[in-house]
Amino acid sequence: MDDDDEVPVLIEHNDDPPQENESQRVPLTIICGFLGAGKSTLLKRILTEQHGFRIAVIMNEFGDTADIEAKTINVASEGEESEEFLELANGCLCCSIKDTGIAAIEKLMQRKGAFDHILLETTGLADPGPIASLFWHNEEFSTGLGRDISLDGVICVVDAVFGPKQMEEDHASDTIGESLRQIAGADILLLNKTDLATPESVAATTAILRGVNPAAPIHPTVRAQIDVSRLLGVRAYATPPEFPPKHGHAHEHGKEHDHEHEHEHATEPTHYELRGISSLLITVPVLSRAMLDALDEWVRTVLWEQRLPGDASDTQSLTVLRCKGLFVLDSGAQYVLQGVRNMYEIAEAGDALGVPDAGKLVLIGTGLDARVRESLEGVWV
Ligand SMILES: Nc1nc2c(ncn2[C@@H]2O[C@H](COP(=O)(O)OP(=O)(O)OP(=O)(O)O)[C@@H](O)[C@H]2O)c(=O)[nH]1
Repeated sequence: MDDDDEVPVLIEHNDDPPQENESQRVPLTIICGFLGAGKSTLLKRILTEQHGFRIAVIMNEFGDTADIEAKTINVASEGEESEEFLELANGCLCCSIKDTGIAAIEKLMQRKGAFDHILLETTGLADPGPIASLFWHNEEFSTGLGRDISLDGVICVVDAVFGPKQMEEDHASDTIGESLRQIAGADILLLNKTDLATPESVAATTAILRGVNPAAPIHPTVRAQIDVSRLLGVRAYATPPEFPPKHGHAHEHGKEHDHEHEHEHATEPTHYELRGISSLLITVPVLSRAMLDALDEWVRTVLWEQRLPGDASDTQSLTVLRCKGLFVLDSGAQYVLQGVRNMYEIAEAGDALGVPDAGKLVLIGTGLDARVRESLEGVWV
């Protein structure tokens, strides 16, 4: 697969408030994660606990492990077709699929009204980027699934014990490994199995995750125990991103501790590079309308042409997998940037979040070095 060959999709600026049908769309959350990190454990929780949400859970690539998973989750009975939907006691729906998931989602949508949220599990080593961009503003789907579904967010479950090693092994390849792509493409990171790792190692892994993806909150968990409302309904592609994100703290003895107010500003890196993947976190001053337009052009050139504006020679290794930003204009208006691969949009924020005195921009991809920062800062100096 070569995403670089994809034809960029133009997204018109939309300064209008969300359309009526936007709120009628069913939110979809993609869940990905490292092998054995605890995705099934999380799904089992969601399918069995009383949380008050009516969630349709679609398990991808159920085939090989159908029996084991079915027993674990205790939802599929003898002779159940793999594409049947099962209604569970807690109000959730469960569905398993073997293929890409689109057919199952179409089938699921025939039951629209029976659920409020869709959770789509991807295989252990799947890169969430392509599927996320499929559900995010895809023109082809505007008359199909895209009309009924909106992307709520991407959750990545990371193994606190083997995660660092899995990321290390990605080092072997020249390109970015799948585990780092998953972290890069996530809107929420669950650092699971923290009971099996030392506090020092949890802190070290957290620092790596924060470096690779400075925009995603990180929730340490034991057996994927977390309040479902932290994971669903986050509207990661529709609301202004929070900088720094609100991180959670580990759960102890089954109790939930809420210390989300404890941001760790001091340790927030502004540039990070790990085995081919890099991130930039940039403070953006209050902008004039002309500067915002120039910033838009800068983002377009980088995302679509993979080069810095004014630098025709630069073709090597500049890619953006994910970007998020919040910009403040001198008029007081706030604009939100959201981007997945070469798709992006800059739209006026529906509900301004307080009055931030500056904006922020996070870029995650490859080749994001000091030159990129300098070029970007040139937009507003
Ligand atoms: N000690 C401990 N074990 C856990 C935790 N979370 C999951 N496990 C166990 O780890 C094993 C793997 O968990 P799964 O939920 O199956 O992981 P997965 O990500 O679905 O695995 P794959 O689908 O194979 O990639 C299971 O035996 C779980 O019971 C945790 O926080 N602590």
